[in-house]
Amino acid sequence: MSSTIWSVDEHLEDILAAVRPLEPIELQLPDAQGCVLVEDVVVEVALPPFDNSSMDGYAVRVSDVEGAGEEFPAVLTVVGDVAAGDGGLADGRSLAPGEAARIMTGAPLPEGAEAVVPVEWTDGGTGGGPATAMRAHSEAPEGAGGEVRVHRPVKAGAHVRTRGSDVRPGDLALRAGSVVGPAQIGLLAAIGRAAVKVRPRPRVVVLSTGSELAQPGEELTGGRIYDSNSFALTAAARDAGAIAYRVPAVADDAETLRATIEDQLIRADIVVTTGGVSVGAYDVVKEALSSLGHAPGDAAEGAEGDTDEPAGGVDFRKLAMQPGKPQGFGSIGPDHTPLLALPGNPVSSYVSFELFVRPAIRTLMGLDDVHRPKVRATLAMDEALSSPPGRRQFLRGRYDAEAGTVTPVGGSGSHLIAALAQADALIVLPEDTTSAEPGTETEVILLR
Ligand SMILES: Nc1nc2c(c(=O)[nH]1)N[C@H]1C(S)=C(S)[C@@H](COP(=O)(O)OP(=O)(O)OC[C@H]3O[C@@H](n4cnc5c(N)ncnc54)[C@H](O)[C@@H]3O)O[C@H]1N2
Ligand code: MOO
Repeated sequence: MSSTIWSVDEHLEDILAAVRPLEPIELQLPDAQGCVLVEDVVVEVALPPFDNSSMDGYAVRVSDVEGAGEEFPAVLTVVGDVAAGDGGLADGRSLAPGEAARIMTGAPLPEGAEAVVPVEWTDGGTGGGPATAMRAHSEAPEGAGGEVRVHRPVKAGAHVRTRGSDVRPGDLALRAGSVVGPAQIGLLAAIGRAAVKVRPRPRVVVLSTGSELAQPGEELTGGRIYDSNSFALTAAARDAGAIAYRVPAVADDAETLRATIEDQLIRADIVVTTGGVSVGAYDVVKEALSSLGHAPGDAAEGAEGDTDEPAGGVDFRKLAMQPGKPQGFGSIGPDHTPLLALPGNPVSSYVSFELFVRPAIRTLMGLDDVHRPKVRATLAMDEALSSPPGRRQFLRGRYDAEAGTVTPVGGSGSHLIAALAQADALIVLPEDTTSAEPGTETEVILLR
C-alpha cells in the first residue's frame, strides 16, 4: 500500500495514462453499434439511387394537367402501374402525351413522366369525386388501366425525390471518430455498407469478492448478504458501452481469487474487482494480486502481502475521497490487462466505477468525451452538509435542471444502496470544504 495519499485527479490521471484505445477491427453493422468509427466512410451509390415518387398517385406529363380543376379535370389514359421494386413501366415503355401511370411511393418515375399527382387530387380512376386512396390491385386490377381524372395541375418535379438528393457518390457519409448510433447504422445500410472499421467495445470482467456474498435468489443464511456490487457494476459497464462479463462472487481466499482472475484474463480488456482492499485480515484482493503482475515464475516472490511497495503490477493506495478511500490500480497477466480494485462498500464501488472505470472504458473505446457531464447547481436542503476535511466528498443527489438545484438523498454512509437508487447525480464537495450551507453553489456530476 502506497503511504502517500493520492488525490482523485492524480488517481484518474494515472489510470488514463495507462489505457490506450483498442485496436480497430472490422465489424458487421449490428455489432458496430455504439463503437467509434476509425475510417471516413465515403458514399459509393447515390441516394436515392433513382428519381422516385414520394406519394401514391399518378405519374404525369406537366403539360397534360395544366389548368386542371375539379370542374374541368384533365382526363388521362392510365397505361399501367409502377410499384416499388419495379424498374419502370412494363416493357420499358415511356409515358406518351395524354397518358398517366399509377405510381406507388418509392417507385421509379417512368420515362417521359415529369411529376406525380397524389391520388387525393384525382378521382382514382373511379369516375366519381376526389379519391381518398387507391383501390387495392388485388380487388380492382382494372385500376391499372382505364382513365383518371386529375383535379389539380402540378409543376415539374412535384412529389419526385430526385436521384442523389440525399447523398451522391464521393460524398463523405460519416467521418472517422463518429459514434455509430442507430441513425448512423441506418445511413451505412442505406449506402450498402455491410461492415465498418471501428474500435471494438471493451470486454470488462466484473468480479466481486467476499465470503459473505450470496447470489440473489438464494436463501440468506446467518452473516451473509446478497452480492449487489457485481450486478450493479456489470450494468454500469454495459451502460458505459462495454461488453460486460459478471463473474459469480469469489470467497475470501487468495488462491481461488488468483486462479479465477487468471482464468478470466482471456476475455478481458479490463478487470474490475470489488472488496478486499482495506486493512482487514481477510482482504484478499491485495494478497492475490501481489503475484499476478509478475512474470510466470516470479509469482512466489510477489506474494509478500501488504508493503509500502506496489503489490506486483497492482498498486494499492489511499485516495483523498469519500466514499472510495482504498483503491487498487495496475495491470496483470501477459497482456498487461488493466485492473481496477474497487472498495467493497456498495456506494464506494459504484462511485469509484463512475469516476475511474467508466472513463477508462470510454478511453479504450476511443471516445473523445470520456466523462459524465458536470454542472454547477445550488444546494437545496434544510440543513448544512458536513464533509470530512482533506477529502473530496461525493454525496448522492437529485438534480432539478429547471430550478438549477440539487438535493441530497440519503446520508453519506457508503452502505446506503436504497438512496443511491433514488439519485441521478453526485454532489461534489471539495477537499477544503467541511460544511456546505443550503443555497450555496457546488459542482454536480450528472449520472444520466
Ligand atoms: N480499520 C479500517 N477499516 C476500514 C477502513 C480503514 O481505513 N480502516 N476503510 C473503510 C472503507 S472507507 C471502506 S470503503 C471499506 C473497504 O473495504 P473492502 O474493500 O476491503 O471491502 P470489504 O471489507 O470486502 O467490504 C466492505 C463492505 O461492503 C460489503 N460488500 C462487499 N462486497 C459486496 C458486494 N459484492 N455486494 C454487496 N455488499 C458488499 C461488505 O459486506 C462490507 O460490509 O473498508 C472500511 N474499513
Ligand atoms: O471510502 Mo469508504 O469508500 O468511505 O466507504
